[in-house]
Amino acid sequence: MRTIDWVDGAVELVDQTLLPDKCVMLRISTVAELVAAIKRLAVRGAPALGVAGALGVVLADGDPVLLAELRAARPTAVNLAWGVDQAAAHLDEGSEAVLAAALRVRDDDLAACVAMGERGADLLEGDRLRVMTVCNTGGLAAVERGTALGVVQTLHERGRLAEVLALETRPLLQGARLTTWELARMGAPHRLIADSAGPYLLARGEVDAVLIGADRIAANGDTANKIGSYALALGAERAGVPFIVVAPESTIDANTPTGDQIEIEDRGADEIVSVRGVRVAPEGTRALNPAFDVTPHDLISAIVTDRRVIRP
Ligand SMILES: CSC[C@@H](O)[C@@H](O)C(=O)COP(=O)(O)O
Repeated sequence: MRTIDWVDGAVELVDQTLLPDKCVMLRISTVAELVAAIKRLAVRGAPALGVAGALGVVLADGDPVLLAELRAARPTAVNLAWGVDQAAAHLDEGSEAVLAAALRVRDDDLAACVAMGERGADLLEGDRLRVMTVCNTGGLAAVERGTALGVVQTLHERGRLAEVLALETRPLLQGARLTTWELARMGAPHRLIADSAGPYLLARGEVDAVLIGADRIAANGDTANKIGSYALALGAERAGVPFIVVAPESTIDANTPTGDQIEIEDRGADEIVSVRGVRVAPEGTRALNPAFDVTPHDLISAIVTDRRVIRP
């Protein structure tokens, strides 16, 4: 199954807000619908956002206002703006060339995820690996196969995966809802943990490697990823466990010198005071909701891309 694709003149994507209860495909034929889907996280994850951005240019039909709205739909994952730019660079050549460029972004993601999976699995030592991960970095965050979870999938296919400990990933529960769903479909052993249990389980010696994705990697290696990644990096450093970022080259942003310049999306109070639409805090409670954090490069053991291994 492809998470996002171009089918008969429109964008088709899995509505991830409905998983794991229902797997529903959305058919999207306007930029306004696509921007709304991106903002409510029906489509999410940096590589999938890159493909959404590129395919959205086909829907925008050269309208600069629509292109700007699409580019800015979410600020942290550089892949969204990158994907828009990849397709928009061909606007002068006509709609066929724009579509071809957008489909190349999709196809490159398919190949990049296979390459990252193999490179990441080759890098890790050990036969029965216990891996910790946060958010969802699987096929749902890309086109077909994921980044950090793509490495997990390759390890599993090679018979080298003992277990995945998946953080539930409040507030929107991408780990609890999406990563568990994908691991179950893979037949990979896994247990779900509360976000706050991550650093303690690292300290208790229950993890051989932390594998995470990235939304933007600054030129110096500082990495923005789902909120909670930094706590895992600190815990991994203290426990002497490798902390590995897995992301395509398109997530590296040479125009952002360090993590300090990465814009971190704040998604507002509602997602914190409620869980899946049920209020859990007293009415009127104020909240703070940074969707991502930045892990400084010196806490990162390696960055695995589709082309290389970087040791920041
Ligand atoms: C391969 S996905 C890499 C990142 O995009 C992922 O770890 C993440 O933080 C996704 O956040 P989300 O808010 O669900 O889009």
